[in-house]
Amino acid sequence: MSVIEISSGKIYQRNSLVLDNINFKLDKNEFVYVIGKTGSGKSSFLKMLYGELSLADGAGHVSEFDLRKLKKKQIPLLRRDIGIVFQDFQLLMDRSVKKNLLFVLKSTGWRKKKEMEKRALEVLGMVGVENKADRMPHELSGGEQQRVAVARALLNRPSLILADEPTGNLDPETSEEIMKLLTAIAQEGTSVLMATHDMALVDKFGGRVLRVENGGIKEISSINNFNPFEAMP
Ligand SMILES: Nc1ncnc2c1ncn2[C@@H]1O[C@H](COP(=O)(O)OP(=O)(O)OP(=O)(O)O)[C@@H](O)[C@H]1O
Repeated sequence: MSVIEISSGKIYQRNSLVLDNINFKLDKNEFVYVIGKTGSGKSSFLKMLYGELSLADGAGHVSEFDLRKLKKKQIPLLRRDIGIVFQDFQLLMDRSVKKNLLFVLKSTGWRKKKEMEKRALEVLGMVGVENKADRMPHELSGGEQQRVAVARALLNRPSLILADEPTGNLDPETSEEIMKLLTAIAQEGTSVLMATHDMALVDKFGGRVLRVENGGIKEISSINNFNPFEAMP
């Protein structure tokens, strides 16, 4: 089964139609960019996929969740199966990196201290910042904070990562590091959908590209000139 499949979907913001006739499919291991001008509806598309906006027509699923039948009480379960990464990292600044991760584990139902600790260090290791576990977020660079945010997204072994402008606050070199990390994650089985303004990154890394414009979503290319095995952190 595909990780995401939407057919003839519509998305509204309040009463206005933002996106119409959405048809999109994402399989395991795929990495897809969502590009488009400011206000075109990229964030609205991602929000629909994590249950913040409804899929107003047609049919669609994310993982095993039917987006047309999604009940409020299922949203936390859907979000456990999706890792979300934002432009501004959104770490809790009043506690250490490890405590940020333990907080998420606790609020998603983990109870055993030793297992929580082990998983927190494991995901930090996956993104190459295990040595920062006891630091406060403000002691980390932007790139390191975004790595922690990616680690947080990976905690519950999601089938999908939704990244909304994850490199928007990073310099070009650090942006590339985060891209390599996300591409490697996709290669290991977690699909990635990434909204971005940064066409230089899209050109450099290649892959499927969806363009949001004129109230619709169109697939514009499928390039693959990037070897993720050279990109492991
Ligand atoms: N909470 C809201 N209430 C009403 N309209 C909204 C709301 N959020 C966004 N919109 C409108 O929906 C449309 C799509 O916005 P969206 O944030 O999805 O665009 P975007 O492509 O992600 O833009 P950006 O690149 O600036 O983040 C815009 O016309 C916007 O004004």
